[in-house]
Order: sequence, then structure tokens, then C-alpha cells
Amino acid sequence: MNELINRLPKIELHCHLDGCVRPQTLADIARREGIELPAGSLEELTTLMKVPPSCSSLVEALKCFELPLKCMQTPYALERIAMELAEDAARENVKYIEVRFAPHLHTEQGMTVEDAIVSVGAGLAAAEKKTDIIARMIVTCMRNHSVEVNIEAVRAAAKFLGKGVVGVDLAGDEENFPPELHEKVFQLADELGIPVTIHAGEAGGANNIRTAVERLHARRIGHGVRLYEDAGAQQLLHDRNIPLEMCVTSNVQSKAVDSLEKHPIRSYLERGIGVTVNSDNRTVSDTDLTKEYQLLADHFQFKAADFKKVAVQAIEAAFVEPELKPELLRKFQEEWDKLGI
Ligand SMILES: O=c1[nH]cnc2c1ncn2[C@H]1C[C@H](O)[C@@H](CO)O1
Ligand SMILES: [Zn+2]
Repeated sequence: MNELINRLPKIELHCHLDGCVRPQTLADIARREGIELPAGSLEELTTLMKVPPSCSSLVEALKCFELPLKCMQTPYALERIAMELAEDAARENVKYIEVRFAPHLHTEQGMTVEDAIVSVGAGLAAAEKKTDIIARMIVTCMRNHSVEVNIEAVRAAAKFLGKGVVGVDLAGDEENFPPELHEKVFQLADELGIPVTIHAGEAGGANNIRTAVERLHARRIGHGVRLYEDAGAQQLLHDRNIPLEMCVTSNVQSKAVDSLEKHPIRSYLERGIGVTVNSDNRTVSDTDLTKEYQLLADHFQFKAADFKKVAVQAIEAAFVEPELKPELLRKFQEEWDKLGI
């Protein structure tokens, strides 16, 4: 199964740029830009960039983003980090990736929201030229930012829609900032024709999943782990064909589930809820898509047929230009044929 997992064609819909910075790159940028890092060695830096084993909540996990963000304040840094992320994914045979980031988190040293989008877009485009990956951007709004700031992010996303940006998202502290606070923001996204995905049911209850769909126009749900709490919400996702972007390792770390064994991914798959498999944050969660697939094979009896199913569901749910989907599906089919699965 290991070799098969390495060779499987993959697709990733939920991946945060600031959670995927290579430690060596962070060290390089810090040196280049004269930023002092609180670590004496690469090993120490790598440890600081990862969620600690003692992590007890999402709020605690979110602290791990402060360090990489310090070194993600210039066009050079954003372009390089985006390119490297897409290259790392391509090496895992990821054929399509949606990379998300909150442009406002990158404006501390004078970059504008639009500068940040342009730089990430340039990095992804560079990786597309060098590898066989298609890479797109999702503009993330932060739950702790004001409605006004998030409206600005959505307007910037609209400007780049079809030019690298394919959607908008809501992320951050779900425990203290419920989705309805940002209803106006995603009302606007809908009016502007931007596809919406919302982190919900991770550090908050299934009611947030319902709100994300019914009031924030979500077409996909980030995590949605706690969907099991509400049969009505399950029915809603099933009826509207709204899939979950599941990130199993991340959910164990943030305590969205009590233990790995209690993760509901298998039961959602069996109940006909759309499930997709994602890394969330490669560096912060110390994972990648290959490790996530391996985890599913080892602990949730995922077989080749299950991996095919989740890939097809992800292709269907991708925000990529619709005209690219048949080509993407063809690429996957070609590789499955080669693997005889
Ligand atoms: O899993 C997550 N849940 C909620 N927010 C998250 C998660 N992973 C990353 N974020 C936040 C922290 C980052 O700074 C921000 C933008 O990528 O999104
Ligand atoms: Zn996330």
C-alpha cells in the first residue's frame, strides 16, 4: 500500500500557505531580511514551527502561525513560499491544489492586500511552469478581523477572480467568533460570484456548519468534524451536495476530536457525505498529503477505491475553472489506469 500511496494522483483543497513554510526557507528569509528568530538551530526552529504535543485547542494551535507570518511580509517571501509549497505538493503527485492565505496578515511592512495576492499568484504560476501541477488561490478572511477589513479582502479576491483566485474562506478562532459575525462579508462574496468555503464545526458546533451554508453561502465546509451532532445539518449537506474538507491530523492536534480513532471521516464517507482529504498545514501539523493518505489506510481501512472516490469528490468540488475539470479527471484516470486500480 505504501508504494501505491506514493504514486496515487492527489488533489488538495484545504492548505494554508502560512502553515506550510519550509523551516529552512524561514531561516533564509529571516537572515536576508534581518529578522531575529527565537531559535539557535534549524532543528529548534522546526520544533517551534510545529504544534506542540501538549496542544489543547485550536486557539493554541493558531499561535504557531505568528512566527512564519513575521517572515511573510515581502513580495520575495510570499512568492518563494508559494512556489515551494506547490513544488512540494507536485512531488507528492498532487495534480491540483488550492492554496489559502489571509492577505491582511501580510500587510505589516507596507505590502497591500493586492500586492500579497499578486506575489502568491506569481509563486504558484512559477511552480506550474516547472511541474505538472495546477495551483489556485483562496483568499481567507479572519474571524477576528472586522467586517470592514474582510470586505476589503473579498473585493480584492473579486478583482483577481479567474486570475489565480478561485474562492474565499473564513478561518481563525471559531470558538470566540461565530460565523454569523461575517454574514455581510460572504453575502457580498456571493453577490460578486465568488465561491465560498467556511471553516466550521472544528472548534465550534454543528450549528456553525448550518449557519455557514444557510447564511454565508458556503459551497464547501472546512473540517466540519462535528457534523455528527446534528442530523438535520447532515441532511442539508447531503441534499445540497456540499462536501467536507477533512484534515485528520490537524483535527487530532486541535482537539476537534478526542482521539484519532474517534475521527468521523469513515462514517461520513459511508453515509454519502462528500469527503475530501487534506493536509491543512504541512509544517505546523508536521504532515503532508501522503502522510494523511497513509493514516487513512492504516487507521480507517481506506483502500484504493476509497482514495479514488475522495479524489473524484474533490475534483467535483474544486473551485477551478470548470473547463479544466475534464482535463484534470482525465489525468487522474490515466494514472489510475497505470496503477491498475
Ligand atoms: O484549521 C484551522 N482552523 C482555523 N484557522 C486556521 C486553521 N489553520 C490555519 N488557520 C488560520 C491561521 C492562519 O494564519 C490563517 C490563514 O492561513 O488561517
Ligand atoms: Zn484550515
